[in-house]
Amino acid sequence: VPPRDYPPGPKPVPLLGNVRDLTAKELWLPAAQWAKTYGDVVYLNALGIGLVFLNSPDAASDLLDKRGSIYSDKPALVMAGELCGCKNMVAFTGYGPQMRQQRRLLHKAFGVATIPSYHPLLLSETHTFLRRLVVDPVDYIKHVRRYAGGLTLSVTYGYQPVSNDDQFLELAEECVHILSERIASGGGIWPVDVLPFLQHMPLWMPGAGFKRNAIKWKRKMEEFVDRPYEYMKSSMKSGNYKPSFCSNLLEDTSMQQQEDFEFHLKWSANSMYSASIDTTITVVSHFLLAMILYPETQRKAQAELDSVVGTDRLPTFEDRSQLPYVESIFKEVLRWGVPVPLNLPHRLMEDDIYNDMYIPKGSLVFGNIWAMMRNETMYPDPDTFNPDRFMTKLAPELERKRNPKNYAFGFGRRQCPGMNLVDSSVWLLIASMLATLDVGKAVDEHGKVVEPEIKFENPIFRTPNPFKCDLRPRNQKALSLIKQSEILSS
Ligand code: HEM
Repeated sequence: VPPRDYPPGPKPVPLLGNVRDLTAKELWLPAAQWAKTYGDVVYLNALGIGLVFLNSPDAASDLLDKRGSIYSDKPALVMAGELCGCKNMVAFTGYGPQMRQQRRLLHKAFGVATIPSYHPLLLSETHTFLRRLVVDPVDYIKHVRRYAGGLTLSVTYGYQPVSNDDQFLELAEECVHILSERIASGGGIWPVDVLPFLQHMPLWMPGAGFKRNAIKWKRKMEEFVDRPYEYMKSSMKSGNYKPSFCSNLLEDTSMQQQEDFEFHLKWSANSMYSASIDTTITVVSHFLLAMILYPETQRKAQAELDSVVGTDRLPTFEDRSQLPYVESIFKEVLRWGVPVPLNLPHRLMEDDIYNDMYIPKGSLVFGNIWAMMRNETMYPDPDTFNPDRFMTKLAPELERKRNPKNYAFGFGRRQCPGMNLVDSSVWLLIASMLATLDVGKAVDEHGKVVEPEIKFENPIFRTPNPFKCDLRPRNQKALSLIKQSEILSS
């Protein structure tokens, strides 16, 4: 076999490789530039670890989908996985029986067929969210967080938070923060991941701060896994409980036979929580931003809702098929916002050859969703938020290829197990907000319009920092619909 070259990419320097190329806060921006310069597959290395960026839907599908049996592993991270105890969370588990069992449980809960059973809950959580929002619209992120957290606690454990400072919401909040801002900051790679012997440093040694932190964080993570689960079990014992992901599976006797069933159940349940908060906040923030910056799309969607749903009731799932413009807004929010721009890395388990290029075993492979969603041929004028781009009917194959929902949730055997739920929950949230609220730029105390300040600081999610906006009921009638929804959902 003739020797193959690595895929092209920016020139590395000795020893460090491309470490300096990888320090950008919004790494997807330089990664999109590399895609333009070097093509569909780009290769870099950081301290000897290969990093592969797949920049087109075809490359991502050829490798992450079609060769899923070798492209679905996760890096074994010493810090996040071992020391902080996250190795049993679904997003961190290596490719093997544990991952398959946990994903099977998640699929049972969130497969397409089960989603309608969540519709009543989605309606009542969405209406509750609207009621909180109209009372206190300034701190809207707080309400989105409470909505996403409350929905997940409800679906997973049958637990209904009692207030914004609810014990489980607060615990979850703290843990999600530790996970995304501390443990996974910098891509989740710590010196101890590159030099594993560091884990044997004694705790008292200078430089062992990471170990002392890890002990603290691990304790919190375990509390986060155990406490809501114990709550759910004791309420099942008392007979007074709401059916949930956990209770349904615990009552399913065929499940009990599986090895370590409760262990996997507990960790899969927890994985949903960590995975749903930042992502939901990101998507809703991009929706609000788009509505502020493109008011004409908002008016157009409101006109569609008024003519299909009318103004005497709130939208429901039965209306969905008749609301193509709202649907296009949802797609465009996922495309324009790109909530997880570089996907989560998959680890390649064997040496591989693709289009005559050599990709070494152990490489971390990134689906470059950002580059795909900003592709000028597929989406002309890609930086502009333009739902109309999805309004023309295309042949089914092209339709599927252009649909951002097929990319925003990742690829292959690791694709987001929550995507069917999100497809319903976020759609309803968007439709309900459009039907009842006007979203606009904030106005300061001198009557001056405040332009939203848009900054991205999270290395994994493209979450805009909270920006000011003006959220208010469209009119008196919309306000009374929101208020009356309490009676309907109770
Ligand atoms: C709100 C929008 C959401 C977006 C945009 C999103 C996106 C993603 C992406 C891009 C991945 C990585 C897929 C890959 O590695 O190829 C992922 C993984 C995951 N998501 Fe989501 N997600 C969302 C919400 C949710 C929700 C609500 C849940 C749970 C109910 C969830 C559960 C998970 C889990 C458990 C994983 C890890 C899967 C694995 O590694 O096998 N996500 N998500």
